[in-house]
Amino acid sequence: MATGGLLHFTNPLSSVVNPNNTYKQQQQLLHNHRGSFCNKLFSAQNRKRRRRKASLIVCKASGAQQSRRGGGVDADIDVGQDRLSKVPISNIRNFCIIAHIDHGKSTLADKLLQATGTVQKREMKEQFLDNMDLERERGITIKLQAARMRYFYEDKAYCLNLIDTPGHVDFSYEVSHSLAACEGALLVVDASQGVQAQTLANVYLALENNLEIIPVLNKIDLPGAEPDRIAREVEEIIGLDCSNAIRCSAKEGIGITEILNAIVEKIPPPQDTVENPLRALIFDSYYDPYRGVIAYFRVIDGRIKRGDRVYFMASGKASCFYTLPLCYKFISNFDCTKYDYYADEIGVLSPNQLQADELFAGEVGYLSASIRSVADARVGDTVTNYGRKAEKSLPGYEKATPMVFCGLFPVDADQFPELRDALDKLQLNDAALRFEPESSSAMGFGFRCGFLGLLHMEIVQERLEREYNLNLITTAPSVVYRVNCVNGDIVDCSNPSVLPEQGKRKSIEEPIVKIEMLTPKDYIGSLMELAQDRRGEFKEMKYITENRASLVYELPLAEMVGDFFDQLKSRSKGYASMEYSFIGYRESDLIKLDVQINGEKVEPLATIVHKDKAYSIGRALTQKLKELIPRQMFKVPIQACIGVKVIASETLSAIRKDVTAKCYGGDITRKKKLLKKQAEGKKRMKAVGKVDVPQEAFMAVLKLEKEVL
Ligand SMILES: Nc1nc2c(ncn2[C@@H]2O[C@H](COP(=O)(O)OP(=O)(O)OP(=O)(O)O)[C@@H](O)[C@H]2O)c(=O)[nH]1
Repeated sequence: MATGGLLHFTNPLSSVVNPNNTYKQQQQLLHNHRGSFCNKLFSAQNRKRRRRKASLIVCKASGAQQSRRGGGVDADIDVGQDRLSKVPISNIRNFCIIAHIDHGKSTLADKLLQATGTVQKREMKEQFLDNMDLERERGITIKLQAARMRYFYEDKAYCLNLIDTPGHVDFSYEVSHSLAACEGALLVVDASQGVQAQTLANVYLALENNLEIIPVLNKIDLPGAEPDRIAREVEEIIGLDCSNAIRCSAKEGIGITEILNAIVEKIPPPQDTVENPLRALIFDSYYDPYRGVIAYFRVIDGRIKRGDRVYFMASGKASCFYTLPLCYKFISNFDCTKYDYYADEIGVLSPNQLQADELFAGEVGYLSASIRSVADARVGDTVTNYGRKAEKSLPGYEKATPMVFCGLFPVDADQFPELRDALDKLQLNDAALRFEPESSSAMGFGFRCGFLGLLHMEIVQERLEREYNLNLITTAPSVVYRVNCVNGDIVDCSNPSVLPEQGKRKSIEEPIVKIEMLTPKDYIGSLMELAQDRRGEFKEMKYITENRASLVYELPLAEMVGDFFDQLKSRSKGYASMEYSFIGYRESDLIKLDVQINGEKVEPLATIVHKDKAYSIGRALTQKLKELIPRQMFKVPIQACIGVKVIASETLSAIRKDVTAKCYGGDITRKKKLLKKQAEGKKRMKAVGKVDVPQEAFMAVLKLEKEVL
């Protein structure tokens, strides 16, 4: 275009500078052409300026977003995009890595990124895809992560979309999300540990999703590695052909090329449905304070272009902030379902976000559409084109059911709105999190939150504190009890403090889980003892190999919340693993145990316990609280009660703590400093009447298990 414009513009000029013209003729010609000459010069300059400005905006936008995601890809973005978008659908492979916790998924993902040159050596760090501080500190994957890689196989370029998944049982819903976006899975098994509970659970999930499974035996560099035996074990237990299982060491970089080749050879390419109406499955999303909701999706059918008008089928919602005046939103009875979003930005994850103009069926990418309401773009939703809607949405995901509930209260009551906002945003990134407002006289306003397990609960609390700068008090976790009332009502109760009174309830049912423990035969005895102590009902025991057994028990979920997992690990020296699933409710002899501090009932400390254990738990709880609550300037009785009957009691003796006592005279700033230090120490406490109760006291009931049993 630019060249065309210039040619047009040089023709008249060449006639002006014709050497055969006299000076006067040239002046006249110049004068005649000045108008058009200047206009053309001006418009050409303008065009150039506009182009420069536009490319500057694109660079700025991509630069900003890369720095936010911690990336460093620069000028070759467009070149890279061009190359990638030219890959035919038959050369695309979508796969995820599944394994038991710590079998080496993230380490393998790192090596794949490195081997394909997706991440340069200087940018490489351990657990590259785990970009949350929390994931790095704990060495676990919490969120699934996606990355697009380019790989040359037999002189052809392939586009490999990798999704790394978490291994812990609490985050298995993340695994199910990734599986639906893939055609294949790398099943990583530690060659020294063999098949574990989550290996089995994840394989079943992958088979349900009809994925091609490639077995990979990792950690062959370890002295205790027995890849041949483990290959036989995988064949026996899972029934997967392991004759060609890849032996690898993600740490040492052995077997990485074989894995990449196997991905290309064995995993089928996505189906070519580019001509169908757009259907893209959202498998993850998060809230960006600058750009609104960012959704990660896999295009199942059709294509999506930047600027397309898109429609979220499940939310049945869309909005056009650009084309309709904002005031429309506030007109009563306005039909929100007419709204739609514009895809301002689409792109691929490489693993940083890289803008693209168009994505086709089979590709994995992200979408930003200035979506402000987190409820409008939920994980599991289907994105379609507003102008050419798909008839049916994709199956989506089963809703995750929270198993464990606890109260989250801001230490500073003013932070309540911030906490609500933070939970809202976090829920977008964490589909299993549930919350509803709760208030109590001791704690003020807060939220009752539901989690999939204790690790999930800990992670959410830490993320709220770190990412949203909140200071929180967490109450002891509880499960959801089902209370059959005398008047025939059935009440679901996740908060012991609101359990209907003794006279009003007929019976209490508690959730039961079926738990399967895989253990070397040496630890069968101690694990059976553990399950029996926790009111477990023995169901089945079978040897899955010569040395390993599977133990199946049915046990109350409440007994598993707490240190069951830690006990399982310590009693089996870390060799046993477990997997559980909810099977239903069962009536049980349960009562509510209240705690009184200084004569005042502390609702958040109330728990529901089995009648047989009430006395021992009451005694241990009061002793624990005595250790945890700092001494006050007066005597503090701590009592455990059933109804009005006190079953255990301890007394905290008085102390007069004058931190400035040692300061005789001297500078006032010194005294102030001491008082300030003391005040800081009190921050994490909640005043119950006159007594300050520290955070640890609310979790005391969790720490009792060993002493009570
Ligand atoms: N010796 C040896 N260690 C390995 C190998 N691969 C991984 N590891 C180590 O195993 C530990 C766990 O590795 P990760 O990659 O974090 O495991 P993961 O499966 O991603 O863990 P989660 O995401 O928490 O489920 C780390 O300490 C790794 O350094 C290997 O091939 N050889």
